[in-house]
Amino acid sequence: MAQKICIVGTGYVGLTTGICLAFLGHEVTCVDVDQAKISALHAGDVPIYEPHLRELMALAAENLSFTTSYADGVADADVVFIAVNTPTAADGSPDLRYLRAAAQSIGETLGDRFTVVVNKSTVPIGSGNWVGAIVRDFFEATHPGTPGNFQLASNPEFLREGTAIGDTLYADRVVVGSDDPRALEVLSNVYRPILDQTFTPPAFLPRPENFGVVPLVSTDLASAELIKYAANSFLALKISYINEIAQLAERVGADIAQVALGTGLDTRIGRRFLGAGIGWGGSCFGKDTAALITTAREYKLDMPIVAAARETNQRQRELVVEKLLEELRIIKGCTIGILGLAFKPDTDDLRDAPAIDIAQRLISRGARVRLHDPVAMGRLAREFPELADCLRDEPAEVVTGADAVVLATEWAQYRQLDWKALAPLMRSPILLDGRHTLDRQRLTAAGFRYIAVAAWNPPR
Ligand SMILES: NC(=O)C1=CN([C@@H]2O[C@H](COP(=O)(O)OP(=O)(O)OC[C@H]3O[C@@H](n4cnc5c(N)ncnc54)[C@H](O)[C@@H]3O)[C@@H](O)[C@H]2O)C=CC1
Ligand SMILES: O=C(O)[C@H]1O[C@H](OP(=O)(O)OP(=O)(O)OC[C@H]2O[C@@H](n3ccc(=O)[nH]c3=O)[C@H](O)[C@@H]2O)[C@H](O)[C@@H](O)[C@@H]1O
Repeated sequence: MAQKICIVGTGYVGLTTGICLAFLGHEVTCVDVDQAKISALHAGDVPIYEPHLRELMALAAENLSFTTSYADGVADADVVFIAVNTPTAADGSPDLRYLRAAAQSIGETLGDRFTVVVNKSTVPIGSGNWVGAIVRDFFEATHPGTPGNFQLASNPEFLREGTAIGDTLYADRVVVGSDDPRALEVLSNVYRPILDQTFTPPAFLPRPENFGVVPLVSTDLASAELIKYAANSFLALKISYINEIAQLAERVGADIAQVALGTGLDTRIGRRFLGAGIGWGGSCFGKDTAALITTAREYKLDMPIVAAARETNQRQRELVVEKLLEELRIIKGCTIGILGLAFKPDTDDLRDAPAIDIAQRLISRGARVRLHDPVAMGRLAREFPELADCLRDEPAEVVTGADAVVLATEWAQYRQLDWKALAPLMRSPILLDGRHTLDRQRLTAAGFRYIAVAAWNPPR
């Protein structure tokens, strides 16, 4: 049954969720404090780069509205999802100021019908109760004498940027947590079309073959909150583990791609997230592993495995500099190109992108750096103005006259480049593949000295 839904925060998670739920037939109002974003959405523009989101928004248009007014979205909603950003504060703990502000505004604008207020943002364990208390305080302050008619729930999000719609419509699972059975019932109804796969898939994103129903994990508030951190930290440590093995593979002359394949085909281990290279970036793995460690510390617990995964990830970035030093001897004065800036392909997100970190490390050593990305360059110029002069419109401009090129993000378009034509343009044709994504033989035949991070590299 269609429900009235309000989404607070229209970023990667809020916008994708809002559009998908509207596509499934719910009546969705998206609220954001950023007037520019709301104006863009009114004009039919999607303010982030996410494949197919604009097309799905057009399909869902009659069920979707966008506003900066909480009253318009919250007052008669059955469900209010909070999807605001929860970045890391200086001490490693999550910065909850946006969450607090959202909870206050929801409390002030809730109506009298039963509403489930849902944390979709990744929030520290215990935040559900904290948000509930804020909503209640502000509801009571603005509605004296009226008892609040709402319940709190947690509904952690597992989508990945770049594949956000598929991850939502064809999810591995849906997790909902609440200490109130009625709230759990409402949420399971919201997700019913996904759980039972009763919707007609959009033409541009067919249902994967043999895709069955989606399991629902219905649990208490604290368990749902911990599931999110446990999942992200496990994925992060899986990547760090293969990167650690890759270091050993390099020393013993083993091929890490084969090692990952032979290991991952064991279904208990699984092949995914065993891609060795310069390590993870993005807004969540770093933030969520830090938050897990901080929360555990509050309970006098150490998380040595998670802490080690973070250290390994930092080391992978420094390895790029070490590899270039091995090749070039002196980096100062060299020109180094970086292809790929977003933290992964198919997104324009630059949060904790390894490429930016690597560019800054190289610049601090005196290198001249040139940068290219298929979609994230406008964003880089806005968010890192100090690097704007390094941007080049075409990969060929990055490569021309360079002493080395680093492939930092495995965009498909880089695999399709005419590398044979690019090699002669370089001062020295060294290509450092940070993602193990190009074919060594093809690149060598094209005239490159092809090296990879943490992989066996032939001696010079
Ligand atoms: N980006 C991702 O792939 C995933 C993110 N998450 C979690 O979801 C949450 C949101 O992440 P993103 O969507 O990436 O963030 P984002 O930064 O892309 O979007 C957050 C949005 O919230 C808005 N906002 C901030 N304060 C507000 C307020 N008081 N009222 C209304 N709107 C407000 C901002 O203007 C922005 O549009 C975070 O907790 C994140 O950890 C979870 C899974 C995946
Ligand atoms: O909480 C979140 O924000 C999300 O974080 C990740 O999603 P995302 O960060 O969008 O992207 P991933 O595909 O997980 O990639 C993260 C980073 O790990 C790197 N990675 C990934 C896989 C791999 O094998 N090796 C590897 O280095 C990617 O290049 C990227 O920098 C999780 O995969 C999502 O389930 C989760 O919802």
